[in-house]
Amino acid sequence: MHSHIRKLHQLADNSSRLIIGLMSGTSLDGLDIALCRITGAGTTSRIELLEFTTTDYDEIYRQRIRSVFSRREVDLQQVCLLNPWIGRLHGQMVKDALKRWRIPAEEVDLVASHGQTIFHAPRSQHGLDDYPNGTLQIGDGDHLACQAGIITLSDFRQKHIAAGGEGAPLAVYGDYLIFSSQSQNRVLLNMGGIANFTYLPASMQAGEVFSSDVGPGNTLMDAFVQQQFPSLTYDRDAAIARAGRTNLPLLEALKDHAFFARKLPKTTGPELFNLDYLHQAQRRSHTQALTDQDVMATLNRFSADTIVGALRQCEGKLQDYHLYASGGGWHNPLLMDNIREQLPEVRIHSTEDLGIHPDAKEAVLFAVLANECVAGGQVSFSNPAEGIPNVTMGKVSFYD
Ligand SMILES: Nc1ncnc2c1ncn2[C@@H]1O[C@H](COP(=O)(O)OP(=O)(O)OP(=O)(O)O)[C@@H](O)[C@H]1O
Ligand SMILES: CC(=O)N[C@H]1[C@@H]2OC[C@@H](O2)[C@@H](O)[C@@H]1O[C@H](C)C(=O)O
Repeated sequence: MHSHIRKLHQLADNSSRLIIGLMSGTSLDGLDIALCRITGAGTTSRIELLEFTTTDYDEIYRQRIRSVFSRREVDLQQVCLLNPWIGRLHGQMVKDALKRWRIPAEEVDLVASHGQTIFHAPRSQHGLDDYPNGTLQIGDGDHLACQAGIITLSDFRQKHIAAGGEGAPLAVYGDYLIFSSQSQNRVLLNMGGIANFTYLPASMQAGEVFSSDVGPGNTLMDAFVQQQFPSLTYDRDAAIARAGRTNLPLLEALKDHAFFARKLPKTTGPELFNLDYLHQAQRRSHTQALTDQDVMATLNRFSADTIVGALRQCEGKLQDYHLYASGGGWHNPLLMDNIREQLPEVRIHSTEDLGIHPDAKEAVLFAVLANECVAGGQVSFSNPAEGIPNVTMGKVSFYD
């Protein structure tokens, strides 16, 4: 038996594993790095978040990714070169974080890397019947493993598609294993660039669990701020949006898209929700001359309304639930106010109340998926009727 397989076998046999989960999301803000001790697997998983940091990306990273991000026509050489370049950069960021935490790389069993999504193409968006759903994350796991010196699992979304899903949201697997509660019905709402939620019934019945993207979280607000205020990457504390007023004709035009009428589950991305989407809505509503503040206030309200609208769309299936928010949108006070105002009957918390920092949740998810790939399988979780296939996910990269 090759020593690599023996090591993997040993990891799987251990009662717990030290796993670093990595998430680099559509906001291009930075690499989320979560060091987790995971004991057991499946529904007996116990997660302890030991360390968490977000290593901010510099302008070089953002410019290089933006040149190939959510674009139909790109420089294929640039994509070819970014794949190893991101893998090595993420590997170095892991090493730097471990150094700061004074943890030797040898003590870490696995890295679970999401990579960087550069294009997401569910059939509902590409419309080509003779093609499957598609999604592409770069930041190659072999390069990351060699740079970090740690066995790395990566490219999780492909197996989800291979098994009939759209490659997202994957949060549902981790949400079910970590956050299910027999005392509460729960909605786990993640507001990153794109907003998505998972419903977890107190019954713990997998057949009642469902999950979906619902529309833009921060992505449209970020894109507009970055265009109009080049020194900014986002509307910190909603200062710009708070200085404006929602424009109802623009809001209605933004909401007027087939995506919102589509049944759940569904997925999307900045391939749809981008500045062209905003400009088309402004043309249709003759609101091109609005102030930047009014546009930001309207985009903020658009994200809130589409999130609440998706929850209302599922009212028959959502019973008296607690909502636990995560992702950067939790830090946007106006977005949270706009949501709370429309959901007065819902108790709204952050995942901090469940022991997981709201910024760390997605990175922790990938650590859980890696743990399932290596040590899981005893208790399968799936709900094929809701586009949640029963699969293990992740490709394994050894470092030598
Ligand atoms: N203090 C704040 N005020 C307003 N918005 C904030 C604040 N802090 C973070 N955000 C928002 O959160 C975003 C980052 O969120 P997050 O890291 O969850 O996104 P992501 O993981 O890249 O997205 P996705 O989950 O779609 O891949 C920022 O770009 C910004 O829009
Ligand atoms: C293709 C892709 O990267 N999708 C992301 C994005 O960011 C939020 C939402 O859209 C979600 O569907 C997904 O990430 C989270 C981690 C998920 O898979 O659950």
